[in-house]
Amino acid sequence: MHTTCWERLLDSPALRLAPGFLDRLQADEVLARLDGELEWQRPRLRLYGREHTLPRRQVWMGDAEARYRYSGQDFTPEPWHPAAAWVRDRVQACLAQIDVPARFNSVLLNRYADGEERMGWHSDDEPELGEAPIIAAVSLGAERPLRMRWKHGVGKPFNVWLPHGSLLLMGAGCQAALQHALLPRRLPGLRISLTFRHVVPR
Ligand SMILES: O=C(O)CCC(=O)C(=O)O
Ligand SMILES: [Fe+2]
Repeated sequence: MHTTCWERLLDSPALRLAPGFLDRLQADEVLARLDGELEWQRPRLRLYGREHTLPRRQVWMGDAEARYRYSGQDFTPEPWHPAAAWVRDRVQACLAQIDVPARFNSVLLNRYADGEERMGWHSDDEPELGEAPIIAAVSLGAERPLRMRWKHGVGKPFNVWLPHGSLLLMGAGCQAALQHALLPRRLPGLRISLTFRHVVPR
């Protein structure tokens, strides 16, 4: 079986990057299918009493019971697209090889048309995700940095550059210790990310 190479970015909490998770052809094909075949949404959100338009597009997908609250709104997942389900199975098999027995029942797909589109600072620590969630993020298209900063203490912020076809593992404890953001940058090109999660059914 194909063995994936991992870079250890942090040991505690575990933050790992597999730059060559998908090869070029696989990554190109999944990017094209997800871009062309999903109904990308740009929801309006109320934050601090003001209406905002999401500065990216997204699709929430998963098993029917994986309902989720995000930024004050309830989302019922779309059924699995075959390309997303294929990536999910690959991610789970790849994590099993490094003894991370994750099962993901949902994925948030984010579509950034160019470097202006973004995601602000947050941790994926909603109660629906349980105590110490494991999040696996697959990146397709334009390579951009995920900015990370520590919530406590004096550790410096840092960038994790996410190449086309890469897999980032944010292991148990990452969401409690760190926030992350995809900040705007003068970089051209479409990028799609898939952040796999396990939602504890209500
Ligand atoms: O696009 C990315 O790589 C970040 C996405 C993210 O943080 C999320 O979906 O929670
Ligand atoms: Fe996130």
